[in-house]
Amino acid sequence: MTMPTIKHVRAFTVRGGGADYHDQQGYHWIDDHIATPMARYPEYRQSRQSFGINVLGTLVVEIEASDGTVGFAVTTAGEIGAYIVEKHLARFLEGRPVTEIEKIWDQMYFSTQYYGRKGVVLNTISGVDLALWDLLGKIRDEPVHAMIGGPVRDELTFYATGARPDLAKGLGFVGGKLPLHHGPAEGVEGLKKNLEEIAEMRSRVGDDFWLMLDCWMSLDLDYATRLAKGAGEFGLKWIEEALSPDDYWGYAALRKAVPAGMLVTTGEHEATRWGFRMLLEMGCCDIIQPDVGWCGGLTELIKISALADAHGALVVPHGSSVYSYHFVVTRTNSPFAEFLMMAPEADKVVPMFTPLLLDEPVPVNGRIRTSALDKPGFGVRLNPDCTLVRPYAR
Ligand SMILES: C[C@H](O)[C@H](O)CC(=O)C(=O)O
Ligand SMILES: [Mg+2]
Repeated sequence: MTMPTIKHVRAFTVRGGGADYHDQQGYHWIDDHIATPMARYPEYRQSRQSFGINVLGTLVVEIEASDGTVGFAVTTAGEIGAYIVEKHLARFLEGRPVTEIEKIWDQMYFSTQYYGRKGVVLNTISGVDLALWDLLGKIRDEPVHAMIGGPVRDELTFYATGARPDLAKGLGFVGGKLPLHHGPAEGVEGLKKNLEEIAEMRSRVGDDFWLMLDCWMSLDLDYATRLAKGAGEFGLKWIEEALSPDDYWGYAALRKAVPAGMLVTTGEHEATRWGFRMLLEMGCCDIIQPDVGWCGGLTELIKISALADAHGALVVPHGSSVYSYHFVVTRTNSPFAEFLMMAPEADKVVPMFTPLLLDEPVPVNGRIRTSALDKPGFGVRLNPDCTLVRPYAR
């Protein structure tokens, strides 16, 4: 079979949910007084949108092959990402065989290294990489999971992230991850309120349901240690992203300080094999949580995951919807997956990247059958009702 070449790369932006799931309007639990590093400033404490958590918006990368097939992917990178794709990265794709995924990744990473390495540039590279995998899957008429080794299980099992683990239990999830609401600047009062919320949730969900806490980079080592020790009696399964992603030393110390049986997790704001090598070699955490749309894409996640496996660490990707599902189903060291509750009250299951994707599978009774992923590429379509803008059309 002669493989088509890449004819054209296009980058679009779109507002309102999608891959930038913090870009919500109206009341939403995800923007209701959640502890953040900016919560030290009272004026930015109540809403994350107030300090700009949703400024980027969603980037859609579309890649068209010479046979007319179109692959696409979405990530959080908005207009900056669109600029990088059209003005910089497209040159490494157009005219190349659609199979050159590894070489294209290498060229995207090293050509942007002087201004990239992490953050929005890696989100953007991830988006291009995922769009390439989607394109190749469509050309080969295979799901992405089949191209990276094939499934190791018949179904995916999910925990839910949201304000209502008690409702998530009723919906069939294996666990619930609460956002932390009060940061160190809210003092002992805030710490008490945090512990009361965990205690209350534990009493609602019973002893056996997994309960986790997401701290979204908001704490210092002292506060995180006191919180973890206080939460020990409520059987917290893990404490997530307690510290700044740059504080590898703090994470290593926290891991030694938490009560026996409590896991330390982090990595959703980390990128590339080199970033995760720091986390793994410094003994920062028990579970790494790369976001497939931010860590460098699927091509990089495969390397990160192999490294984690050799260190005896689990890989439970952050969010990332179908991009995570196609990966998790192929790896024994990714035994379960995250589902972010995007309903404003966290009371029902809606697709994670709603409203942008069509055919996005959702957990039913906390599970997705592997057979639901058996469609070419990542198996999703763009919703034509969402308005795409192409700011840097060539
Ligand atoms: C709930 C968290 O603050 C954040 O919005 C999502 C996240 O970190 C996670 O799903 O993990
Ligand atoms: Mg998190």
